[in-house]
Amino acid sequence: MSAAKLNVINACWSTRSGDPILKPLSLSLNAGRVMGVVGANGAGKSTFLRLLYRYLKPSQGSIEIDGRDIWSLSPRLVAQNVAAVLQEQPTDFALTVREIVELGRTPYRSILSTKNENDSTIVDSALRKLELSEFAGRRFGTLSGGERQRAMVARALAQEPSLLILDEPTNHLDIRHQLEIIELIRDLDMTIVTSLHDLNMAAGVCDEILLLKQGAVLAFGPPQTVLTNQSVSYAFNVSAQSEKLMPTDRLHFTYTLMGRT
Ligand SMILES: Nc1ncnc2c1ncn2[C@@H]1O[C@H](COP(=O)(O)OP(=O)(O)OP(=O)(O)O)[C@@H](O)[C@H]1O
Repeated sequence: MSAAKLNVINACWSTRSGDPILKPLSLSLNAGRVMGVVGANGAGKSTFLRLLYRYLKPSQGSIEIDGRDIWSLSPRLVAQNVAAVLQEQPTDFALTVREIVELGRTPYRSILSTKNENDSTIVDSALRKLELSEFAGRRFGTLSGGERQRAMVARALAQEPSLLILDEPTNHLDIRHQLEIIELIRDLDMTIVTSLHDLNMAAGVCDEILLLKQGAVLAFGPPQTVLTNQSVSYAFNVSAQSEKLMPTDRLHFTYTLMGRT
């Protein structure tokens, strides 16, 4: 497993009826970097992520992983390189947590082969990282929302991708598990693209931020450059105030509705 370089080249997406949902967008993310995608509801975050994990094909432009257009690769090769943890959970409620995590190994198996020792080691390690070992035998449907979320992250890790896409990964998680997921994200040897609603968390965990508004890029770059009072106020239609927290100099935003104090 190694991290991949991501190139988005003039990619855009429109509905069949021609509504432009995501306007042409270009960016480069170096291997191993963590990019946060932020913006108000409906700004185009999920649409952008869907282009990256090849659920949607760009109407124009392309997405490259290590210089290869993802639409030129076989689905199996894409699945060996890109894993996504989405907000919609699968409906395989009858599977055990271990079976769910084992699904992450599917792209590495041929039709006739069964799981091997290496698969088991990787699955065990993913379960341990997400503190799910004791849940391994439990049916997925009996888990809490946060436990399910962690199981889906474990499945993505078992897939050993070079690009990991996370849609609101801390949704459903309590404070400690939020911190654990964030720490895990920072430690993984993968390139990571994650949508986040919490700008303070995004500023703390991400190397780069993509700020979207109405399907267009407002800014892309390091958090300190992208997340200004002005850009955040404009993107979210609020009055945003930031301060730098000591001793780390981390950005911390507070918000009020426009015209109110
Ligand atoms: N297939 C589609 N057909 C029509 N409109 C769509 C389609 N997919 C997305 N949209 C619209 O495009 C806009 C962007 O949607 P998207 O889900 O990417 O936003 P988002 O930033 O992820 O929002 P949220 O924060 O609410 O999850 C929304 O207005 C949505 O209704």
